[in-house]
Amino acid sequence: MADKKKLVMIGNGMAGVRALEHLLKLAPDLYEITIFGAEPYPNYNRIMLSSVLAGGTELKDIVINDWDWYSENRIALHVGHTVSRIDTEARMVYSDQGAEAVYDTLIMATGSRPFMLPLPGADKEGVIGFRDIADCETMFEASRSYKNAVVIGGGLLGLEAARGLLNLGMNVSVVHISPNLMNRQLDEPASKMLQKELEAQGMKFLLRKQSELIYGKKRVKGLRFTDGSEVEADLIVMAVGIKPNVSLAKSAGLAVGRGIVVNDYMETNVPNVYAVGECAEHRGIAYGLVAPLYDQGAVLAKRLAGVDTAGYEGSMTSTKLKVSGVDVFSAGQYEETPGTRALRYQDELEGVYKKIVIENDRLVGAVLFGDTSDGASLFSIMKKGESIKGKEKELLLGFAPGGAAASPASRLESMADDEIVCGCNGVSKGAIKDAIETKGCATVGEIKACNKATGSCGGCKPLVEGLLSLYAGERAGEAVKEGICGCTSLDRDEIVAGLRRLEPATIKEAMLALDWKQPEGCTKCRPSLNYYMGMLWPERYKDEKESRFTNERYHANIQKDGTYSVVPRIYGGVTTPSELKKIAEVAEKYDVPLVKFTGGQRLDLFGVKKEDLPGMWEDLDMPSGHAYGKMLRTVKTCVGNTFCRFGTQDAIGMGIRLEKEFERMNAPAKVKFAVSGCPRNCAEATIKDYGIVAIDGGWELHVGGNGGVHVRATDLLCVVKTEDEVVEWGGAFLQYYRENATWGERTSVWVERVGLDAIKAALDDPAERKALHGRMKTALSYIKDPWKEIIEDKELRKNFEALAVPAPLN
Ligand SMILES: Cc1cc2nc3c(=O)[nH]c(=O)nc-3n(C[C@H](O)[C@H](O)[C@H](O)COP(=O)(O)OP(=O)(O)OC[C@H]3O[C@@H](n4cnc5c(N)ncnc54)[C@H](O)[C@@H]3O)c2cc1C
Ligand SMILES: NC(=O)c1ccc[n+]([C@@H]2O[C@H](COP(=O)([O-])OP(=O)(O)OC[C@H]3O[C@@H](n4cnc5c(N)ncnc54)[C@H](O)[C@@H]3O)[C@@H](O)[C@H]2O)c1
Ligand code: SF4
Ligand code: FES
Repeated sequence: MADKKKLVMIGNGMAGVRALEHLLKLAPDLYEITIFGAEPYPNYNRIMLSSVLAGGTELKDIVINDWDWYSENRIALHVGHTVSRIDTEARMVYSDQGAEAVYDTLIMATGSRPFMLPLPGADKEGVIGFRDIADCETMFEASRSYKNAVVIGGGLLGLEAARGLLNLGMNVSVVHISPNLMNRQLDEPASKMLQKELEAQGMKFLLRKQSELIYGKKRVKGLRFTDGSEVEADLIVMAVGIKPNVSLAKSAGLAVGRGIVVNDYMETNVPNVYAVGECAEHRGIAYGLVAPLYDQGAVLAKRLAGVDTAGYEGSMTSTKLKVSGVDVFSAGQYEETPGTRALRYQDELEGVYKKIVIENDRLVGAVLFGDTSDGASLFSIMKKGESIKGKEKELLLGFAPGGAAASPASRLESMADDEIVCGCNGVSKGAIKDAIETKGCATVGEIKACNKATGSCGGCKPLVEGLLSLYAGERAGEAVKEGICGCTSLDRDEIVAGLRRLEPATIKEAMLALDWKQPEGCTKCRPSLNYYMGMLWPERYKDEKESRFTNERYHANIQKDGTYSVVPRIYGGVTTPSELKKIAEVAEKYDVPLVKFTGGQRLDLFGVKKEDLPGMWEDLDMPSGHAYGKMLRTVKTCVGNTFCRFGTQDAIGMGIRLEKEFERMNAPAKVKFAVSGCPRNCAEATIKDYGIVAIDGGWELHVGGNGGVHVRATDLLCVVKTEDEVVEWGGAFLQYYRENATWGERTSVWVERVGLDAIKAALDDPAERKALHGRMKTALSYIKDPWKEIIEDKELRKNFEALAVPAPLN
């Protein structure tokens, strides 16, 4: 440990962390690694932000390396820390949060930021770029309160943002400076076809428009153009290109052009300082796509591991538009210039357009619209730079619908092994074939776990699925079926059925019995198995703490600065003066910097050190509020008929009873309840997992609501008369959910998936309902309050002495 070299990386983004992944494979013990990342998250897939915005993916699903990965690789991670100074003489870096680190080797991996047009009014509320999770969250929030969105820039990013905003229900206008959308990737015919398609989807375009100023008071109201016209806007997203983050490098004396200038080994002009990713400028180019950045990372890793390598020589790039529902591909030179010739194919009926550009008998560019299945092959031919003399038409038409090589299977079969299938990750057809035939991969997920193909933009998934069908042989039928993760081809129901049949005692045994491909499992399957086994055998299964996420292991929510937040349970949101005094005293004793009311009517004590947690819980002498786990969180109540003149029932009493009944309940995902004392519904019960609304002479029971990113109103399950029935139906509904939902699936998603009718049918029979509620009671009887357990157990308390590891993204 003592003689390890100190490697510091500034930037926790896609390019830098990919380089470290390579390095850790080549030389796992050579460096003691420290990473500073300005964003408060682990390394995530920025590319997928477009899918998150469009609603196809959850934020938690785009994490590439979760917090456990950093601790498993003994990487010291400072998230939420922006490095503000580098002293290259003393080899020190300093963060804005007061952290510092000494280095032998420094990697600059600071990426880019959006270029913001310096328009008057650009500092108004509601004017943003589209680069990170925070921008996504701003867009989600804006879509809840406002209607009109304007995206400036009709390039890849602008169109992907516009599609997402349309999906969020906003009116979307795209302002573009040129007459043609994606003018840096498409020629005019393709661009016009794209425009027509997106207009049909509801997008409006303002082309040839030069923005002049943004007006409005505090918040943006609209955008004015130099021709005097205007467009109304409650939200403006600027997507007019990116600027590498170089100011830190510049102030440290590194040579900087558009990016940080590097040679073929990613070395800057300062010894032992390297740059990789969008912040780097190599042979005059700063790239803005991951494929070249990953190539750079591979070279850098070899250099740092002391492995012989050829230098990085620059990359040819190709792009695909995502999430728009339109297939668009572009590579290389997309317009003819003197000395080039072009071949075109256009089918307006099918909406297909193809063009290849040829120079000196070599393919130098391609544009595909409507059918991009030949993109990988054409790009591969372009990269090889071989002569295509005599094969030009075959290249264009042979792959066209109805052409000679039109069958997808024969096309895939005829692909050379060294052709790249996954451009983002540089994975060839041969590597995928090898993963299927030699390593036994049978699903897309397994291939991703094996060589990362499909792991970035996902654009190559159809090709990978095609290769699976072609080479998985007897397994072909099940080949395209996705397992719950890359470690298994089994889905949720098959796993639960297998567990019931084989009855393994531990997760390890379960993986062995169910033929897991990766013996250690991953951060998706381990917690799933832990949940399913706990659900099946509450009386004998021993919960495996190491298979839970950090928050659930420490029974508190980790914050971006590494401290924790503590939420004691306050039943039904009702407290007493003495309880409040106690909380205040504890907050003072432990120097809690922030005490906040939560949205669920409780008090949250922020900024608590990990080592203070057990002491604090002891002093509070209150049960855990489970604000951190896949468990029952809060039961929000209105004042009900106790004080409110509209109240028809005792909402507070009902809420407290439910909370006492179901607290500590483990579930596939977090669960929230609310009880309103009349249909005015002040407790917002109709956006909860289990929402109860009092009516004259009874209660309406609502299920499957959600107030988060994907807001969903509840479905009415039934109407009952008594409090006992509210408890029994609730217990039965939740137990049915526990027994049937996939781990990680909220009730809102589950109810939609299985349908309310199926749930009603399962709960309708009184005997079955009682049995379900009975199984719930049995499960609850085995779970203790976790804070109490830790306070009373010296061994468990010891876990709180170690260094804190931050929590996963959720
Ligand atoms: C919405 C969207 C969709 C995209 N889609 C695609 C696509 O489909 N295909 C494709 O190839 N590319 C796509 N890209 C581009 C791709 O995401 C980037 O090329 C890639 O993320 C760049 O990686 P990087 O590591 O260089 O930079 P980043 O991923 O930006 O990482 C840099 C990190 O460094 C941090 N940082 C900066 N300065 C400091 C400092 N001083 N101290 C500490 N931390 C610092 C930043 O906060 C950031 O987290 C897309 C980008 C966006 C925004
Ligand atoms: N699918 C993908 O591969 C994908 C998706 C999103 C982002 N990205 C990458 O992210 C980066 C940023 O994307 P981007 O689209 O912002 O950059 P870009 O440079 O590709 O496109 C910007 C567009 O904005 C237009 N523009 C410039 N000034 C303007 C103005 N004043 N008014 C209106 N339009 C103006 C330009 O003509 C250009 O078409 C790029 O590196 C891109 O490759 C890639
Ligand atoms: S929901 Fe009805 S009972 Fe409850 S506070 Fe509102 S008005 Fe009063
Ligand atoms: S091409 Fe982007 S993940 Fe494969």
